[in-house]
Order: sequence, then C-alpha cells, then structure tokens
Amino acid sequence: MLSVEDALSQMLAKITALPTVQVSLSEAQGLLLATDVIAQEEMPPFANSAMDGFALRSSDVQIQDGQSSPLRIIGEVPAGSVSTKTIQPGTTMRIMTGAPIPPGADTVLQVELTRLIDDQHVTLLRESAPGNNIRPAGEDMQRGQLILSQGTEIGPWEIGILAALGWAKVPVIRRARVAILGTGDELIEIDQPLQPGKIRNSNSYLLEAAVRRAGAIPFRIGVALDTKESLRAKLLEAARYDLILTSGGVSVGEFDLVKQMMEEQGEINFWRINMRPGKPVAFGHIGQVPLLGLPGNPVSTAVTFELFGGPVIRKLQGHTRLYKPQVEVILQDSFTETASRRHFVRAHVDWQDGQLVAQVTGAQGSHILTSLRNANALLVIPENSGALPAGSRVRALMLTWPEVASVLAHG
Ligand SMILES: Nc1nc2c(c(=O)[nH]1)N[C@H]1C(S)=C(S)[C@@H](COP(=O)(O)OP(=O)(O)OC[C@H]3O[C@@H](n4cnc5c(N)ncnc54)[C@H](O)[C@@H]3O)O[C@H]1N2
Ligand code: MOO
Ligand SMILES: [Mg+2]
Repeated sequence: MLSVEDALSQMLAKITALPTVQVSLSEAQGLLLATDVIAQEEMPPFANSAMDGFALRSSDVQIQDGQSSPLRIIGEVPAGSVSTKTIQPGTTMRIMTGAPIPPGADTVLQVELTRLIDDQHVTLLRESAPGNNIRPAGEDMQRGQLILSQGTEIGPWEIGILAALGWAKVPVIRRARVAILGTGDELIEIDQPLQPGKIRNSNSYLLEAAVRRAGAIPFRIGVALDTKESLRAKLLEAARYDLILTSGGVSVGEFDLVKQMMEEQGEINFWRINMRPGKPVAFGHIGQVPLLGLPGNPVSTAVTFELFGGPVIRKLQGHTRLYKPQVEVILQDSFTETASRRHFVRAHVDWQDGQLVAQVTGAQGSHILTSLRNANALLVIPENSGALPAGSRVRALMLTWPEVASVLAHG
C-alpha cells in the first residue's frame, strides 16, 4: 500500500497550474500574482507633511526665551489641495498631514509646538531642521522599482500596495473551480426527513466549505446513484471543472464504482493509502480532469480532503508551498487507539502555559462526525505505534492556528 508521502507526490506530479487571468483587485485575495509589479509612479507622489502644523523655512526660526519671533500666516494647505502661494521669509502656512509642501518651505513644525498669537500670527516653540516632518516624494516606492515579484501570494497588504499603484485589475493564476459529487443510493438532501436506510448528504456540504476555506470555488453538482449510468453521467458533467472531488464508492463493495469509471473515462493513477482514516482514497482522471475519490465515511472525507485536496488545490492555483504547518505538541491524555496504518487523529490544540497541548476530540471511528467538532489539528501518529502516555510529544498538522489570549502571552 502507498505511503501518504508517495501518494501525495504521485498526485501532485499530475497537477499543473491553471492559466493566468485578469481579475479585479477585490477578487485577487489568496491568488498568486502572475507578473512582476513595477512602480510606474513615485510613492508618495509628492513631498508632503507628516504632521498637522505649519510649513515654513527652517532658517526663519531662532528660538530666544523659549519662542521664535512671530511668523505671518498666509494661508493653509489641506490634504488634497496644492498651494499656489510661496513661503517667503517671515511667513508660514498651516498644513495638514498628507498635504503637499508649499513652495519655499523646507520644514514642518507640528501644531502642538507652536503658539497662536492671533488669526494671522504664530510663534514657534522649537526649531525645525530642514526636512523635519516632510515625507519626500518616492520615499516608499521609486519609479521603475520592483515592488512585488511574480508568484507573490496576494493578501490584504499586497492588495493595499496594488491599490496604491492603481492596479484595478491584476493578472493572477486563476482560482480553481471544484466539482463536488456525492455518491450513493442512501443519500437524501439535507432538508429532507430521514427515511429507512437513508442518510443526509453531509459530505457534499462539508467539502463545499472545506474547498472554500482552501481558497477555491466549490460547485455541489448533486449526487450520483450507485449505477454506472448515473455515475458516468455525473462524472462527465463534473469533467467541466478543474478538479473533481467525489465522496464514497471507492472501496471494495459491489456498488463502489468510482474506480471503474476512472478506468472507463480516463485513467486511475492509484488507489489505497496506508493511513487511517481514509485508506481507500483513489486518484485518477476523467478525461484530462483530475479526480480525487475520497472515501465516503464523513471523517475519512474530511481528513483526506485536508491531506490531499488542499495541496492539490494550492498547486492548481500556482502555489509552491502546499502544506499546512506541522508542529510538535504535547498529548494531554494518554491515547490508546493503536493502528498499523498512519493514524491522523482529530484533536484540539491550544496554548497552555506557553506550550501547545493537544486534546483528542473523541472516539476516532471514521463515521463519528462529532470527532471533527472543534478539531483544529490532526495528530500524526506513526505506523505501528503503541499506546502513547499522557505527556507524549507528537506531531500535529495544524488546520487552523489557535489564537493566543494575549499578544504578549507567548512572545
Ligand atoms: N470489505 C471492506 N470493506 C470496507 C473497507 C475494506 O477495506 N474492506 N474499507 C472501509 C473503509 S476504511 C472505508 S473508509 C469505507 C470507504 O467506503 P466508500 O468510499 O466506498 O464509501 P461508501 O461505501 O459509499 O460509504 C461509506 C460510508 O459513508 C457514508 N457516506 C457516503 N457518502 C456520504 C455522504 N455524501 N454524506 C454522508 N455520508 C456518506 C455511507 O453511507 C457509508 O456509511 O469502506 C469501508 N469498507
Ligand atoms: O479508511 Mo476508513 O476511512 O478508516 O473508515
Ligand atoms: Mg463502499
């Protein structure tokens, strides 16, 4: 049986990045920049004031007995306007933060270091060196400078930079469109009352949310019955997307037809991985479209999506860092469910006295949906490991990071 590593590398070897498209900046979050971003303008675009205060000539200010001789106020420069007046010796203008420095001024003194004499005159309580409180044009970005490299992941801060440079549209590697197909005669819709032998199709909804959390666009395309005709029709519909996720129908039951359909409509690259839960994962193609066949047990669906679906989506979207962070954590209680396969144990990891401590979230059967409740990590228990006493150190794959109660608590 394949190891988790071999399965992942075989899968990823078949995945190539999606094409580049232009998207509006607001849609670029989480995607990879498909070009270098070179500044075509300076930032800031003009020398401007860092303070609300007075723009003046530094040579005008000599402090005697704690203040300067009065300067005459000849006007004001609010942010957004440009002064038409020039600061002559003995004069000053009120200036606001972000406003362009008026001609003739070489310094700005903040308002709290001045004293108003009357509407038209002010004295200064400090000297102000040339350049004081002036943000020069181009201090942040210079024309022609490389600001963001191709392949940068676009987050909120990069979006701020791109917006400042006027990039309303951005070339990115496009977001993956992922078809989600439930399989099984036992499935009914989630708004239906239960009937004998039936269960609600929870996997499609779980996967929809997991795909969205992974940064791709999910499409629930319904349910295939356990017949070749139904499954074939649904898989051909699914082959219009970038990736197909199925759940169920990949084991050895009489009606587990997904692998057969891969062979018929494309290829099957592998089946079965030495892991628990989720052993019967199948990977292949329908036409050219990759199909990740996840096992039907809900926990197996959830865990195998995180281990394989997430990295596949990231690779499709051009990322080179594909995996969630792994850290060492301390087991709060003993763990005795030994397994010959590598065991991915649902747990809640949190900070306790500066250490990451893991609490297993309940019975680990692959049908126990409640074992996913509140789980933010998968503990990675090696193959054939014996029972683990409380306090053991184990590796944890972090799905989401626990927040700290205070920024200083674990600095
Ligand atoms: N003889 C063997 N039987 C099984 C083996 C085995 O090695 N030999 N492996 C078991 C393991 S482990 C798993 S995992 C499951 C995987 O089965 P399938 O992927 O074929 O899934 P199904 O048989 O279709 O369903 C399994 C289980 O999950 C429920 N299910 C399916 N789809 C959904 C859905 N959309 N929402 C909620 N629940 C769903 C389904 O009703 C079944 O209870 O095979 C074992 N068997
Ligand atoms: O491989 Mo299965 O997911 O353990 O029940
Ligand atoms: Mg089955």
